[in-house]
Amino acid sequence: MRARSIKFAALIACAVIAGVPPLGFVGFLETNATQRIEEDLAGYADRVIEHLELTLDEAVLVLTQLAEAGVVRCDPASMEAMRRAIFDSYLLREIAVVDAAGTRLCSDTIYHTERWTLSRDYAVNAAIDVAVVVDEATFQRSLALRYRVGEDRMVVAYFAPNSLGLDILPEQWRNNGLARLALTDGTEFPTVPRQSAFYGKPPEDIEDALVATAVSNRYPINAVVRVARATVMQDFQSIKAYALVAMSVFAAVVLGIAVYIARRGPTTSDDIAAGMRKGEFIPYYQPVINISNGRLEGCEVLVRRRRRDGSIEVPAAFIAQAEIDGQIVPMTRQLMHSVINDVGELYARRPQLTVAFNLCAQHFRDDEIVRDVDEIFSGSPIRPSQLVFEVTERFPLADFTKAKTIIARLQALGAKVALDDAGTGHSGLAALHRLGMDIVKIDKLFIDPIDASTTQAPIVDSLVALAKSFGMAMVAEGVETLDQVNYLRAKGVDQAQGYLFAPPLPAASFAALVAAMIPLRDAPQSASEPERAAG
Ligand SMILES: Nc1nc2c(ncn2[C@@H]2O[C@@H]3COP(=O)(O)O[C@H]4[C@@H](O)[C@H](n5cnc6c(=O)[nH]c(N)nc65)O[C@@H]4COP(=O)(O)O[C@H]3[C@H]2O)c(=O)[nH]1
Repeated sequence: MRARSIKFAALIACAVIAGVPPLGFVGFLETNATQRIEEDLAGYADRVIEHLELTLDEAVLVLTQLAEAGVVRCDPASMEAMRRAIFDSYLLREIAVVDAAGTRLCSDTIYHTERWTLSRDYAVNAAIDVAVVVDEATFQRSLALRYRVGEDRMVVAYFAPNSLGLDILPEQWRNNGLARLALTDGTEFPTVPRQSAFYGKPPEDIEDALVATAVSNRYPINAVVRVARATVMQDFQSIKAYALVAMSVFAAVVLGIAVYIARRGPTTSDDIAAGMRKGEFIPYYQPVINISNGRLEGCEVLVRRRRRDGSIEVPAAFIAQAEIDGQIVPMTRQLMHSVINDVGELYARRPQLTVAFNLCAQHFRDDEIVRDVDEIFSGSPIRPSQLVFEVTERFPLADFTKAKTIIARLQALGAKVALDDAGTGHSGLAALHRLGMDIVKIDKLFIDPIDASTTQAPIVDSLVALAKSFGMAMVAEGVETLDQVNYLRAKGVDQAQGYLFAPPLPAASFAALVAAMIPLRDAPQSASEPERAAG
C-alpha cells in the first residue's frame, strides 16, 4: 500500500514537474512580451513629444518673423507674408491676426467663423503663449501659438492636426487605442489619425490598457498612449500558441517517461505481489545439451515477467527484491505449477529429461520448499527424479546444517541438487561438496575467456578436476561458441547450456524443440503435444 502511494505521489510530482515548465514558460513569455510592449509604448510617447517640440520650435520661429515683420497691419504685404508662411510650412493650418476678444481681423484663409474661444494659455516666452482654441461655430479645436503685439493684437498660428505626429503608432494599435496630446491642465487638442475605435471617448473606456505617458520639458504639453492589452498582445498570442504546443509535447514526453518509470521503475514488494496475483511470472526454459552426444537432456527454468501489454521482463528487474522480501518462495511454487502445466505431459513421456529450478538462501530457512516439492510433484506428470534444484554459490547460506538437511530431504524425494555459479563464491567447492550436491554448474564468467587458442583455463580445469574427484556431474553455463564446446568436451564436461544452443525459450518453443528432438518411439507422436504446452 505504501509503495503504491509512493508511486502515485511520484506520478503526481512528475505531472507537476511536467506542467510547471510549460506554464512557467508561458508566464515568462507573457511578462516578457508585456514588458517589451510597455517599453515600445513609452518609446512612442517620447517620440511624439520630441516631434511636437520640434514642430513648436519651428512655429515659434515663423511666428516671431511674421510678428516682427509687422503682419498685424493686415495690409496686402502682410497677407502675402502670411500666405507664404503657410505655403512653406506643412505644420500650420492657418495664420491670422486677432484682437484681444479673439475676433479674427485678417487671415491667410477666408473663414466663415470669426470667433474663437481660448483655453487657459501658457507662456512660452515673453511674447508667445500656447493655448487650445475652439471655433465657436464648429467646436473644432486647434493647438495655437499666439504672438502678442501690443495690448490688443496677436498673430496666431493654428496647427494642422496631422503635424502632431501620432502616425508613429503602428496601425493596429491606432485602431484599438488612444494617443492623446494635451496641455498640462488636460485640455486636449486633436491629432490624426482619428480612426481609433476609441476616438473621442474618455481614455478610461479602454479597460485593461497598457499606458505610456511622456511630458515635454519645454512646452506645457504631454502625450498619453493607451492601447488595449488584447490588441497589442495579439502577436504574442500566436507565439504563445506555438509555445503551448511545444510545451505540451514536452509535458507529454515527461509524463510518458514518468508513467514508464512508474510502471517499470524499481520493482517493489507490492508490485511483485500484484504481478503474482495476475500470474505474470512465468517460466522460460533454457535447453541443457549433452555435449558428447548432442542430445537434449533437460532444461533450466528461468523466470520471466510477462506484463499485460505483452512485454517481457528479465529477472534482473525483480528477482533481488523477491529474494529479499521472501516472495521468491511463493513465486517458485507458482513456477513449479506452471512447469507441470507447460511441459508435464512431454516430460511424463520422456523420463530421461530433467528440469532445473533455481533456489536461493530464502528457500533454506525452513523446510517449506521440501513440502512444496513433495506436494506439487508427487503424483504429477513430472517425476521427482526429473527435478534438479540449483543452489547458487553467490550468496552464502545462513545455516549450513539446516541447508544440508533440506538438500538431503530433496534428494530423498528423488531430486538432484546442483551447485550454481560454481567458482564465483568464497566457500570453496570442497566445503560445498559437504552439502552433498550432485552437480556442478560452471559459471559463464569462466567459460567466456575460452577461445580457439585456449589450452588451459585454470578455474574451469580445477573445477572439473574437483567435480570428477567428488563424482559430481558437470554443466557449463553461458556457452556461446563452438571453441568453448570443444574445450569443455575435451575436458570431460558432460552438459552445456547457452546461446550457442538456445536462449531461454518460452514454453511453446521449448515444447516444440523437445517434441522435435526427442520423438517418442514407443508411442505415436502426439501432434498436439507442443500446442498444449503453448496454451
Ligand atoms: N550472455 C549470455 N547469457 C546466458 C547464456 N545462457 C544463459 N544465459 C543467461 O544466464 C543466466 C543463467 O542463469 P543463472 O546463472 O541461474 O542466473 C539467474 C538466476 O540466478 C536468477 N533467476 C532466474 N530465474 C530464477 C528463479 O526462478 N528463481 C531464482 N531464485 N532465481 C532465478 O536470475 C539470474 C539471471 O537469469 P536470466 O536473466 O534468465 O539469465 C540467465 C540466462 O538467460 C549465454 O549463452 N549468454
